[in-house]
Amino acid sequence: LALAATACGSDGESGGGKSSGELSGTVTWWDTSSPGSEDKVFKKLAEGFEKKHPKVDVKYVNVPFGEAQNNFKNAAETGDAPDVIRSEVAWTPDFASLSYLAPLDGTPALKNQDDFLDQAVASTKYEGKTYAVPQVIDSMGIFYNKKLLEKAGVEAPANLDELKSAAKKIKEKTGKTGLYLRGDDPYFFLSFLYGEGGDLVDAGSRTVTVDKPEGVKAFKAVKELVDDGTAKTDASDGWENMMQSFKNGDVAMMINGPWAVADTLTGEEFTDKDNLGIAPVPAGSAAQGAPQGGHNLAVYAGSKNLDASYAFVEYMTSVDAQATVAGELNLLPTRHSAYAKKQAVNSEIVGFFKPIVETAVERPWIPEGGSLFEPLRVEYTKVLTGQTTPEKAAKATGDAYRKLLKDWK
Ligand SMILES: C[C@H]1O[C@H](O[C@H]2[C@H](O)[C@@H](O)[C@@H](O[C@H]3[C@H](O)[C@@H](O)[C@@H](O[C@H]4[C@H](O)[C@@H](O)[C@@H](O)O[C@@H]4CO)O[C@@H]3CO)O[C@@H]2CO)[C@H](O)[C@H](O)[C@@H]1N[C@H]1C[C@@H](CO)[C@H](O)[C@@H](O)[C@@H]1O
Repeated sequence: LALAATACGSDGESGGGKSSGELSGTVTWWDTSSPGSEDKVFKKLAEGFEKKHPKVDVKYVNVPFGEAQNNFKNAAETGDAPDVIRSEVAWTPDFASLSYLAPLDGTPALKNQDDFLDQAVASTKYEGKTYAVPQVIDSMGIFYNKKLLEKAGVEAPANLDELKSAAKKIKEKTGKTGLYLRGDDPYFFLSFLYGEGGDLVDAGSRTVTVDKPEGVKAFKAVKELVDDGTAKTDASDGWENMMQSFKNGDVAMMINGPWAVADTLTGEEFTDKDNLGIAPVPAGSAAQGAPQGGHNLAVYAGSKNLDASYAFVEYMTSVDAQATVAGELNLLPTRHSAYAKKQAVNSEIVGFFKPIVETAVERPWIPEGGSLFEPLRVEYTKVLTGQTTPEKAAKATGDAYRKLLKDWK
């Protein structure tokens, strides 16, 4: 151990050193998990890493999801980005294309690569190299308040017609609104777009597809849900309003993902957690499908403590870490082996979302992938608040995409 200690180099800052000696120094980690519900579990996991490597100090920083992408880019520009970042699936190709991430192939960060789900690995690859390690994968389902649906004598809706008729009965029998449809985040529009047989783009043929007839039909479908009273929505503060309305029983259903479960179960309607039901998102007129989301852990290319950062990423994405996160937060593992662990097996939510994730609609993991959401958000919100027509919204979004994606059709 003495030998290892000297081999670590004098300044603790640089940490690890090149030898196989004990890891040391600081690893700064920007975590974007939800404060007050998810962050506690991830922070505790990071403390477990410090116990295993007493000479490493993990500086845990919780960064709001909406700010982390730009904050990381700005910090990487000035050379003081965190050693490790929780990189959302669409941010990863973006950061990699800017050379902000350390390639991980052949490093200790990547253990048993073939244990990861193919869909989860897809967003970590860029130009043939691996730039992150999958931490959680997710998709969306329809959350429902069993008591309210029972009172109205309806089942979870399998398609938009059933959604509308269920909402009508719920309104008649309970006075509550059927669905909360988040209007300030277009990710919550995607399952309706897929339901009409549409998509934002087709990366294979480098074609913008959001302004094809299927896209117009999808904008019409969501507009109708709001206009006929099936759904309520807001142009801003959508997350808070959706979660509050569902947690206190003002709405009977919401479309959401596993990351919302921990917070949902703190709601007065779900003190008995069996009152929460989850079903596949309703089908549209042509298809049924939900988007793939999730988060990876990536190492900053300019990190001064690569060895400890690699080891930290490996630890935080290990089968045991993923089993803990599945058990405590009902989040979906990205390792096949984690689904066999008892914490995952005992999570009803994980069991429910697993087939949904396996059939989730793949997204294009291109650097511009994340940038498709801002122009879509502007038009989607305007459709839901009656400020534009479905036809105009589809066209405006398509035009914005063709400016963003040079020489795409
Ligand atoms: C607009 C944004 O569009 C896209 O984001 C998509 C995203 O790609 C989709 O996958 C989807 O993400 C799922 C997610 O997969 C799902 O897991 C969950 O995440 C949970 C966590 O689970 C939970 O732990 C906690 O963290 O909380 C998370 C959030 O709840 O839910 C997410 C959906 O919310 O939807 C995102 C869109 O929301 C871009 O990527 C940018 O983010 C962009 N924002 C930038 C825009 C810049 C200016 O243009 C501005 O200057 C910049 O500062 C802004 O950053």
